[in-house]
Amino acid sequence: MENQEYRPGLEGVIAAETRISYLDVENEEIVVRGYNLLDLITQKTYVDVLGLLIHERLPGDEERKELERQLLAAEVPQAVWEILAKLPASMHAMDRLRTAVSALAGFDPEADSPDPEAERAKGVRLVGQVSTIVANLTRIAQGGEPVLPDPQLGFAENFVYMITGRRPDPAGARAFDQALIAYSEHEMPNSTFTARVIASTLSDVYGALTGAVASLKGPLHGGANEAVAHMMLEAGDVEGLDRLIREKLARKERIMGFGHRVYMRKFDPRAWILKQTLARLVDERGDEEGRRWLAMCQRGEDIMREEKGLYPNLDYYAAPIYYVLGIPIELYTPIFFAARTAGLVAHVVEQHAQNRLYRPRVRYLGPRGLKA
Ligand SMILES: CC(=O)SCCNC(=O)CCNC(=O)[C@H](O)C(C)(C)COP(=O)(O)OP(=O)(O)OC[C@H]1O[C@@H](n2cnc3c(N)ncnc32)[C@H](O)[C@@H]1OP(=O)(O)O
Ligand SMILES: O=C([O-])CC(=O)C(=O)O
Repeated sequence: MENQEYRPGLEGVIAAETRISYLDVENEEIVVRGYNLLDLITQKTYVDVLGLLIHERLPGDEERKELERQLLAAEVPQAVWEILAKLPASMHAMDRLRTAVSALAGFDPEADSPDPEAERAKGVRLVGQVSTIVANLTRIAQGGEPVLPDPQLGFAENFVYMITGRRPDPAGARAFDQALIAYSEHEMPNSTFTARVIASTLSDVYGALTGAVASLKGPLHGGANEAVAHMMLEAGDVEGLDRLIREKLARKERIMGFGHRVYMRKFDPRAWILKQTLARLVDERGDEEGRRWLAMCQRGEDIMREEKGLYPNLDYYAAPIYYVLGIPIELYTPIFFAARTAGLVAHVVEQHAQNRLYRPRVRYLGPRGLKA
């Protein structure tokens, strides 16, 4: 054991064999079940990608309609709304979401079924339920009644409708859909690793996902998208952001939305594509506030490249899209989780199908031989 190499943060360590996704950094490709994620973002819908992740192939037209029907029909039990309504409004939105995901298990008679088909069905249902819960988190905390999906609308359109109470324009719905796809799956981030570690004890999908919510809340992971929005609001304009970032760097603080364990000194391809989505959205809408945010993002990007050699990650360009769509900032990270639910379920199913318990070892640095 003593001679084995220890890699802090398990950097570069291969922790699983998978057929779900792979970051091919050299060729700037995010492979998802054989497809390039960027092609899926530009050419497919989130519902297609959900089918690809959970059922392992892109759905045909009828299959896509059926999947969308299942998503919109996935009801959130009344008791879960009541639990959410009783939680303190001061509780972080991701903590409220974590409680709701955990509670959902109690209303699923098949929660513990290890059958892969039952797990896939649970997965689709969970994406529908989690989206409806996420969209209503702020409303419920403010004492309101949930807005439920409208069967006349598509999945992404519905998600924005449930959040804002208004049907989005086609450009807004498409931008939101693209961000959902961008967030849907990303190989072995901390949250996916967490879910697989939990699943490897043959624990259930709800438990694995509850752990993943907790992981994703952290500002070094999913929590960065809301931190980006707060930084932009604090800065106010391009000059303000310039000052703020330079001050933060002088204090050796991290700038949220930059850097990545795997891409580190390269542009996250998803950020690059969402930057274009944002620019198109702002142009199509003639949105002046959006244009100001885009200009701030560009200045931040330039400073970070010049001063630190660091590039934006997905969270940096998802945040301004959500802001332009009028989404409350506390929902940015929960939306990340809703989108990632599809990828997480795929990983839990795969882990259960080829399971070996995760149980690594340590390099012990403490004392020995003390007398009790
Ligand atoms: C969708 C996602 O979840 S993507 C990740 C979202 N998270 C963020 O945006 C948070 C900000 N980014 C970070 O904190 C980091 O880049 C992480 C956590 C994502 C990756 O970190 P690690 O792989 O552990 O890299 P590590 O923390 O060792 O950083 C390497 C160097 O880059 C610097 N660095 C990395 N990211 C940043 C940043 N955002 N701002 C300033 N400096 C940074 C570190 O200070 C360190 O510098 P040093 O070598 O001079 O000490
Ligand atoms: O891959 C990571 O470490 C984090 C990330 O970008 C994601 O989960 O989308």
